[in-house]
Amino acid sequence: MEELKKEVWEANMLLPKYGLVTFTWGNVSGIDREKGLFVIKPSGVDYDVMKPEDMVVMDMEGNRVEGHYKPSSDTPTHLELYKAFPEIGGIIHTHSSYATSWAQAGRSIPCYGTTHADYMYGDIPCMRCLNKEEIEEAYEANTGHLIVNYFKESGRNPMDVPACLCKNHGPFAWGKDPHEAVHNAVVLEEVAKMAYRAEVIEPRIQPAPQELQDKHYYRKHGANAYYGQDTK
Ligand SMILES: O=C(CO)[C@@H](O)[C@H](O)COP(=O)(O)O
Repeated sequence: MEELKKEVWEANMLLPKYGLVTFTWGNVSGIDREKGLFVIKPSGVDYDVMKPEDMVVMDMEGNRVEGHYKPSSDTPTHLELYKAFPEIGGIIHTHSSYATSWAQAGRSIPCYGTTHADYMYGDIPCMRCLNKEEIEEAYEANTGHLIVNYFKESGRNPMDVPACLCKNHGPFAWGKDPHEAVHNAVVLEEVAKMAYRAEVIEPRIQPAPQELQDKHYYRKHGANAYYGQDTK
């Protein structure tokens, strides 16, 4: 697990490097599916002093099996996504300002151009805010359930749109490994910024033509992309 701890630590170090977080916000994890264990950032530890050996090792029941710090507060959300989607190898949560602004507004990010289409097929969905019971019962786990249920009910492939927004909270992104998850979080923030500015420039803006979205996504990802019925 030392190798995975180092990989997850390196991925977490990219959050401040790419300006995706301030202070101790956000977190990245990575999973070893053969061992049935995943590694996540420790809760509340400053990135400036964080070391690979500070990473926390968790099992698939949510128990800490190794580590001298508490695991990230968002660990239950990561766990639900790992359990539901076996193709996911790394997950990131940030408070990057443009994506978080769309999340706070409760809006999905439409695909307005090829930069978006190259990475995310269709709109980047925003999950509803959890209700009082869900918040009080288990906010982070229920956030994970909400994301999982969205993809299962919509039929959208989470690897075709490897990110989502959680209303009144912020973005989650994922990938085949922790570094790809970080890459997708950086793309998400850039796409969120471009989309906001495009709407300011032209409030009547419409999503990019479907054939342009298809061309760009298929060119990059092949024909496994599925475009769910829920997207306009
Ligand atoms: O979303 C939140 C808090 O709103 C968390 O992601 C914090 O931003 C980071 O918490 P830890 O990973 O340090 O527990």
